[in-house]
Amino acid sequence: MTLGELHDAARAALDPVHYDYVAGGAGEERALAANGRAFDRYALLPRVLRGAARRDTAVDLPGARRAAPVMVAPTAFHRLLHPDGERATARAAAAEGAVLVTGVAATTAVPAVVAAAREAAPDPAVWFLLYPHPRREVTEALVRRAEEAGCSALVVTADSPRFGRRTRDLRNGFDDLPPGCAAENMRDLPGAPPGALTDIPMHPAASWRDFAETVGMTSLPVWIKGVLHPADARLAVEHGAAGVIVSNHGGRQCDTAAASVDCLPAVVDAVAGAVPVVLDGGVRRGGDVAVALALGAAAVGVGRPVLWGLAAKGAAGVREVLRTLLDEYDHTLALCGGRRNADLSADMVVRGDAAW
Ligand SMILES: Cc1cc2nc3c(=O)[nH]c(=O)nc-3n(C[C@H](O)[C@H](O)[C@H](O)COP(=O)(O)O)c2cc1C
Ligand SMILES: O=C(O)C(=O)c1ccccc1
Repeated sequence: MTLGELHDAARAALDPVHYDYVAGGAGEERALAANGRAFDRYALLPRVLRGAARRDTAVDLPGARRAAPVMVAPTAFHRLLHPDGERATARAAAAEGAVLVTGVAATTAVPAVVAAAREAAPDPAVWFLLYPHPRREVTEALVRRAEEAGCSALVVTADSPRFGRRTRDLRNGFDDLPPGCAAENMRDLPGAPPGALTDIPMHPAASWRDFAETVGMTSLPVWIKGVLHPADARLAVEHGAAGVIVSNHGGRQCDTAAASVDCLPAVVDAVAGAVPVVLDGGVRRGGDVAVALALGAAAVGVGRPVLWGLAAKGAAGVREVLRTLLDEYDHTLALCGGRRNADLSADMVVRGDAAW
């Protein structure tokens, strides 16, 4: 199935309220729409007569060796979408060599997620996402849970001092998770028991000091997610980030935020090679992966397409999504005369009006 067909199958399979939770964004869904439109405005200038019969598209990142250039972005509540939940996503990602970012909003505890990934590959990369928490001891407990489970990196989401205003969820009155579906990694920690959308506490006063404190708690690499401004990318490097994820959270936080791919070149310039940069938001085809890598991303993350694959067909659907994007990307790289990702460069990308 194409990604579009998997999306249709997921829509048909899901409770419309849960479909809206995944599909929707904040406010008028401007930032969500901007992500897709932005990719529609970029086009490639392929280089000719310089290709190779075989291409190597693997990437080395802090927390992942020889990974696929497409990773599974952190998304909440996989058991809302399929009974196999995060175990299915983990098996599929590991089988495709893709990093899986699990975390505080997972409906499967992190040891079981890592175990599922290890069923599919000997040395899978599972990263753990957390939000800055108002209580240091909760952050510390989450960091230990991730370390003990065998995660190879942490990701701190920095774009959510408050939960976004999700218009569809407010209209649908979607707040409580169904029975059997809870934020398992938050169990037995101080605060509300897990079970509702908003049970993952956000920290409106979180600062760079808090970020640096988390970096100091662990020897794992710590990525920062949700950076759009180049000045913040520089601050992230100064405060010990191992990598920067350029993201507007799939249009689910600040609805007037710019499209993430439009922010990528300035962030790449700002970090000046000090740490790798990953892009997420609106990646829907192999050509989008190629544009992001040409503009300086080391890899991309995908959110919703993975969830559509999961809802439609469980682990097999997630594999199909990742395989499709990776095959399309490899094909595009071949057509651009590339043998490795670094053969794509910013001079091979043009941006115009939506005329392509
Ligand atoms: C249903 C859903 C849940 C998400 N949950 C989280 C989360 O808990 N933490 C986080 O940092 N990002 C979360 N995201 C954002 C994704 O990590 C990613 O930034 C975004 O989905 C990328 O855009 P895309 O869906 O267009 O690929 C979520 C996205 C979706 C669609
Ligand atoms: O839905 C989201 O985008 C999200 O980031 C989130 C955060 C915490 C709990 C659930 C979802």
